[in-house]
Amino acid sequence: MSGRTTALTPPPEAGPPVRHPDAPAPGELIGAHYEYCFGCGGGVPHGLHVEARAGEGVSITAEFRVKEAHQGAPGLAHGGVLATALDETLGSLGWMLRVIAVTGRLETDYLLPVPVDAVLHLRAEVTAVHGRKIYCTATGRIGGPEGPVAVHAEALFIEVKVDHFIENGRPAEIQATLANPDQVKVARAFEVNP
Ligand SMILES: CCCCCCCCCC(=O)SCCNC(=O)CCNC(=O)[C@H](O)C(C)(C)COP(=O)(O)OP(=O)(O)OC[C@H]1O[C@@H](n2cnc3c(N)ncnc32)[C@H](O)[C@@H]1OP(=O)(O)O
Repeated sequence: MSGRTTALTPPPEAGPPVRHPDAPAPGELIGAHYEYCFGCGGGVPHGLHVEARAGEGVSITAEFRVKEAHQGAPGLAHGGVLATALDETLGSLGWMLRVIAVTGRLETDYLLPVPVDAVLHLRAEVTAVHGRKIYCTATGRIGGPEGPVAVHAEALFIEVKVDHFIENGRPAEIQATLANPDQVKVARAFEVNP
């Protein structure tokens, strides 16, 4: 790499990520954050159904099996679907910091084609935090957790409050979600990040 500076390069004053004391234990399965999330929700038949687990430090591991509905070229995963799998895994890092964050920027390198039926073994980690900005990377490997890297991403997530979703989401889905006290309780708890 050339050492070029982009929006994905943490500034010198950025700090190291700190695993929240209430983060899920390494290996613990992290359930879907929303049933109708295209990345992780069980209520989306053609969704990715990414299954994420807490990792060591401020990291996440996840698996995604490529299905027929995810093709771009014949028999191969669509690049946008692979970016979604990376994005979803990166989004789960909020559990380790106990903050809610959304993707601001996602830069993806495609290194190997990923066939239908392959399992993408994903790993994401936070590299630095600066204010609301969370710098992170993710890789997706095929053939096993130690297999060759097929996709790689550098990303910048931006911390937001629950109000981000309440103010911007479609009213029908927002009202249905707010009617679920468990969902609201979890989301609000993330806003307090001692
Ligand atoms: C309940 C849990 C939900 C979890 C969902 C996870 C799902 C998986 C992840 C996703 O797919 S999230 C969906 C895709 N992303 C979005 O829809 C985000 C759309 N963008 C926005 O809503 C706003 O642009 C955003 C909240 C990201 C930022 O707007 P703000 O007004 O809050 O922030 P602001 O513009 O003041 O920027 C704050 C800082 O971030 C920087 N920044 C913001 N957007 C950036 C960007 N795109 N690239 C680089 N830097 C960015 C900005 O320069 C600034 O840096 P400084 O503090 O140093 O000045």
